[in-house]
Amino acid sequence: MSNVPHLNHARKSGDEPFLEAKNLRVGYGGRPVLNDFSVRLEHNEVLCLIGHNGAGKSTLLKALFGLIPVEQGTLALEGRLVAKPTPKSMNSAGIALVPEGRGVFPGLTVAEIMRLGFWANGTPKGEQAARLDWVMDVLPMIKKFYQQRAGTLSGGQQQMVSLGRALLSQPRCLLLDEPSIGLAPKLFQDLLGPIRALQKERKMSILIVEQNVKEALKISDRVMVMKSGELIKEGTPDEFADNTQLMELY
Ligand SMILES: Nc1ncnc2c1ncn2[C@@H]1O[C@H](COP(=O)(O)OP(=O)(O)OP(=O)(O)O)[C@@H](O)[C@H]1O
Repeated sequence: MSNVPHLNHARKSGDEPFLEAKNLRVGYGGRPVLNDFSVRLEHNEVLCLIGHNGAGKSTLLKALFGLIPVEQGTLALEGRLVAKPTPKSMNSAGIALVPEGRGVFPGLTVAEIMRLGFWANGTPKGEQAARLDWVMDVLPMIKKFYQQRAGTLSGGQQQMVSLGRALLSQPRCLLLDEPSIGLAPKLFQDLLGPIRALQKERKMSILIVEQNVKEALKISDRVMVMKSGELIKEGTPDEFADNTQLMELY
């Protein structure tokens, strides 16, 4: 396991990562949460980010998706610099964020939430039916409660809807913020299964922030640990399988 922030993967030269952030400075009201923070997400990789509450994990995901401004540093997608990331530009580039807390509107039916999703990501009308069919193939359980209001659904069902909405843009990269929150362990496993299957099939890149480390590690290729805005450890899931190792970090 490495204590330094960069794990040097054996990569072919010219083989750019899907996403690379270098020396990021990001914060709120002039106070940095991340300072000189660098991270790389490879093609066809699930990277799990763990760490204490308040370590800056959600802040990182939001910055990578353009929801909060990057004050310093660079962000590149497949080797190309992104001058000013915005949610719209990042979504067009193939990235989707599934925020913490699901973010579904309780008064809307699942069908309405999906229509809103199409509107938000600008999917042409002619493509919408095929995309919806595809999402239903990936997450078939959604069909069962498609006409129900989101507020009447269980936590796990709402999480499915949130993921389904993110998939409407057929992203190449998912940023998942604590998908296990409020879910029983079995429901979380039910959610992770389709995510990993989809990732493998489409060779997607996934950055998952998760407190349920045990389950998240099962679907991860690489693990990073954050503390107070800094990367303190990096390794493979096997290297973190030992619980005592994790306890030392927390
Ligand atoms: N909108 C905001 N305005 C001001 N400060 C914020 C805001 N959002 C987060 N912070 C602060 O930034 C720091 C990092 O928060 P962040 O949510 O990124 O941590 P986290 O690692 O995702 O934690 P958790 O596991 O609790 O979600 C915390 O000190 C938090 O209080």
